[in-house]
This record gives sequence, structure tokens and C-alpha cells, in this order.
Amino acid sequence: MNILDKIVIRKQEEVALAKQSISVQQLEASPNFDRTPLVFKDFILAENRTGIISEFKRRSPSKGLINGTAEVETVTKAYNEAGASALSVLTDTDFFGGKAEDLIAARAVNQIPILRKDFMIDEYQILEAKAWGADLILLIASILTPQQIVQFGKFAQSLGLSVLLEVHDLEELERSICPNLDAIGVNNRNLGNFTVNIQTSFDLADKIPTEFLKISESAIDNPEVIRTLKKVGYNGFLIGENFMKTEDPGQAIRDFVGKL
Ligand SMILES: O=P(O)(O)OC[C@@H](O)[C@@H](O)c1c[nH]c2ccccc12
Repeated sequence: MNILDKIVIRKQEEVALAKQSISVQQLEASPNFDRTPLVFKDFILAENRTGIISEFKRRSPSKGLINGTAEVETVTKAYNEAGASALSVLTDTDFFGGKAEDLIAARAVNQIPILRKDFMIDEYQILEAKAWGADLILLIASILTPQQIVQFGKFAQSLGLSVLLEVHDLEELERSICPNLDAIGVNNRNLGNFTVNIQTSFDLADKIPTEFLKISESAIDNPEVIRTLKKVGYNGFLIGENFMKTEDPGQAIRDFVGKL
């Protein structure tokens, strides 16, 4: 069994438990549930922003501990002030060391879109995302059927949330693409075995229909890569480790953006 299978099995248990402790009615009564989500596309394409989706990630199954001291408010505010177009906040606890409270805390101090970074397998999690103050959800093609992608995409958009579909190869892209998506993210990391290759983004660039935003995800560690990805049509760049692995992720993004 690969790591992704393990994550999904654990996620199924986690969602079942969450449903027992917090009802849909309670989620709908959360203070953030009725806020109007920010529009991801507007911030990704904004002239005064960088297209960077900057991620708050404490640990990962591939790297173990990445940063054990960073504070979510401080780091996400620094990302925002440095010109990030959006924030990505891991809410998976067991494998990535995140939690709902991280997203809620980031929401309270930032006015740019926030992606709930998690493994979505149930509509209930989309309601949680909305209740916590997210603007955008991730759907990972390799763990969902095409029917689930349509269903979850529609449901998220009906709540005003934007939808980012993550793919890793052409087969996933072709079977998963549907109208209920806002952006397609090409993950340069294979979630099954953790190998990374930026070439994945270049290979798929012209296979993504023009009506979707194009996002390149993972293993982006220098500004030159962003320049070349822009040339082949990418609008957004999801960066985690490169900033989080430093003692001061805020300083790391400022230095990076200074060289863009
Ligand atoms: O830290 P990196 O290599 O810059 O990668 C960020 C992000 O793309 C990665 O965390 C990620 C991409 N897809 C995911 C799905 C689940 C969890 C995490 C991820």
C-alpha cells in the first residue's frame, strides 16, 4: 500500500468521527460560514500580486519535520505582505501536522484567498472548509472518481468556493476535467512515491484548456523556474517547503520575490 492509500483510509475514519462530533447544522452556524469567499482567479491574475500560492506546512510524509516553530499568523501575514496571491494552509493533522485552527487563524488576519489543503473525499469536508473561512478547495484527481470530481466541484461552487483540481499526468487530466473547476494544478511531486520533477508542469502545460487557470505545484525553489513556467502559460505557483524549511519563512519569500 502506498502512502496515498494510507492517507485516504485514515481520512475516511477521520471524517466519520468529525461527522459524529460536529453536525452540518453546527458547521452552517459557524461565524465564517456566511462570509462571501474571495475570488481566487482575481487574486491570481492581479497585477500587483505575484501568482505565488504560499503554503503553511509544518511537516510532510516525504520530508518529516519541516518547521516546528513557525507561527501561522506571523508567517501567513508575511506571505501576504510579500505579494502572495493566495495562501495554502494544510489542515491534515496526522501526516502534515496541520489543523482547522491554523486555517481559522490565517483567515482572521488575511484578506487574500485561502486554500484548504487537505485530502477531500466527502462533501462534509467542503462544508468544514467554508465554516473555517477558506475560499478555495483542492480536489486530488488520483483519489477521486470523475463523478466525485463533478459532484464536489459543483457543491463547492454552489457555496461560492473556488475549485483547484490537482493532476499529476495526462491520463488523470483527461479523465477528470469538467466544467465545475476554476483551476488545474499540476503537481510536480508524485504523491505515490514522492519523486519530484518540474518537467511534469512543462509536459502538461499545453494540455490544459485555456478556460482554466494553470497552476504549477511543488518543488519550486527558485525565481528562474517561475519565469520559465510563466512563458508556457502558468498563472500560479504553489510553494511550501522552499519557504517553510527556513527559520524565517517571511524573509525567505521576501528574498524570493525580490528576485522575480
Ligand atoms: O513544499 P513544496 O514542494 O513547495 O510543495 C507544496 C505543495 O505543492 C505540496 O505541499 C502539495 C501538493 N499537493 C498536495 C496535496 C496534499 C498535500 C500537500 C500537497
